[in-house]
Amino acid sequence: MMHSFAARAARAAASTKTVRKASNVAVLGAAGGIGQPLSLLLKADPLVSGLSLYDVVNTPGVAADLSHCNTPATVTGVTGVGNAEEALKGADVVVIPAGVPRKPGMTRDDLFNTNASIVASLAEACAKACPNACYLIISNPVNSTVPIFAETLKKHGVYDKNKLIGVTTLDVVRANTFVAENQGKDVRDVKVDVIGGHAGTTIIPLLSQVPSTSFSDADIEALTQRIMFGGDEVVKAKDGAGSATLSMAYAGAHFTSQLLKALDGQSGIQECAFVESSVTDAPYFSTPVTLGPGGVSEVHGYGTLSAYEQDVLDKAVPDLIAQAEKGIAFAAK
Ligand SMILES: NC(=O)C1=CN([C@@H]2O[C@H](COP(=O)(O)OP(=O)(O)OC[C@H]3O[C@@H](n4cnc5c(N)ncnc54)[C@H](O)[C@@H]3O)[C@@H](O)[C@H]2O)C=CC1
Ligand SMILES: O=C([O-])CC(=O)C(=O)O
Repeated sequence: MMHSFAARAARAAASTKTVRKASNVAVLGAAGGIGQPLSLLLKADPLVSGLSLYDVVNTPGVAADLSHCNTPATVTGVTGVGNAEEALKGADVVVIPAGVPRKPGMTRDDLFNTNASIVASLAEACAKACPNACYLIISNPVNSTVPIFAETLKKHGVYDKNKLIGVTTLDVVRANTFVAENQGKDVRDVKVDVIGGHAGTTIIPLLSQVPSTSFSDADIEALTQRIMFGGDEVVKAKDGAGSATLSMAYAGAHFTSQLLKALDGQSGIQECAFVESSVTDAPYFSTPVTLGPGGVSEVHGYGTLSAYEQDVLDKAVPDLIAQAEKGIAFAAK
């Protein structure tokens, strides 16, 4: 039996003790390695009233399974190639981990040929079914898939730069973890800003700005390299079985939850995110952004950099420009 997002949301809102703005979240790629644990975490989020799952395979089983969790969010599942629009109607936020992951020896850019068309087709469906939603892009290569998504929305006349976000939260999650280990701190007290993009040397942790820390030059070099190539560490350990899924689900659920709080009216919520930006010459760039009722409400700069960070940034910007241009050229075809 089909239920509209609105009817389900009203039921869920009525059944919660504190009435809040109903938020419908759709996950595209919901049956995948990231999609399943991400959907589980979203099912447990009190700000999610409707959870709509879409994948080209296996969605009914994931939806049935999750729907038994006794949390207020109602769950529906849609499966099959070309059926995304059905899952997207009424969505306020769409989280997108659809696409193939890396195997050892591959760069994220090696995923471009497969994932570019998946992302373009999903952007097309979003433009038609939920043109006012916020879109959170996880599919790699993020440095190119975000521009592809933007260009596709532009073709349909529904692009809003404040509502399209590349999720780089996993870089922050890793940076917090590795810095806490290095400094012998409680990880809950560590907050590292990571700017740039989401691929290798475009990932730039701002270690010089982390309060109450002291790093040797060797520490800075080693930590920066580990944060830049944290994804490769997981790809290698999984040995052909894919890339980070659980930590990405954790990071994606954290970012989605922060966005939902901002959409619900909470102020002062800031996260690093890969968005349209004029902070550097790159058209899309990750810096801290403030989230508000309309998505991104302010894109912040990156403050004062160390000479080391400035050097890394100077090298990353041309790569970010090229990777964005590659996405834009693909979408123009
Ligand atoms: N932004 C980030 O920090 C991170 C991004 N990723 C990326 O996330 C993506 C997904 O990774 P995994 O979940 O591990 O892969 P996976 O292969 O386990 O799952 C991907 C899912 O997408 C589905 N899918 C494929 N085409 C689709 C379409 N047209 N519509 C809807 N669903 C479709 C597949 O059926 C599959 O269930 C990869 O591109 C990976 O590189 C992974 C980790 C971190
Ligand atoms: O490394 C990969 O391919 C997946 C990813 O983006 C990450 O783990 O940061």
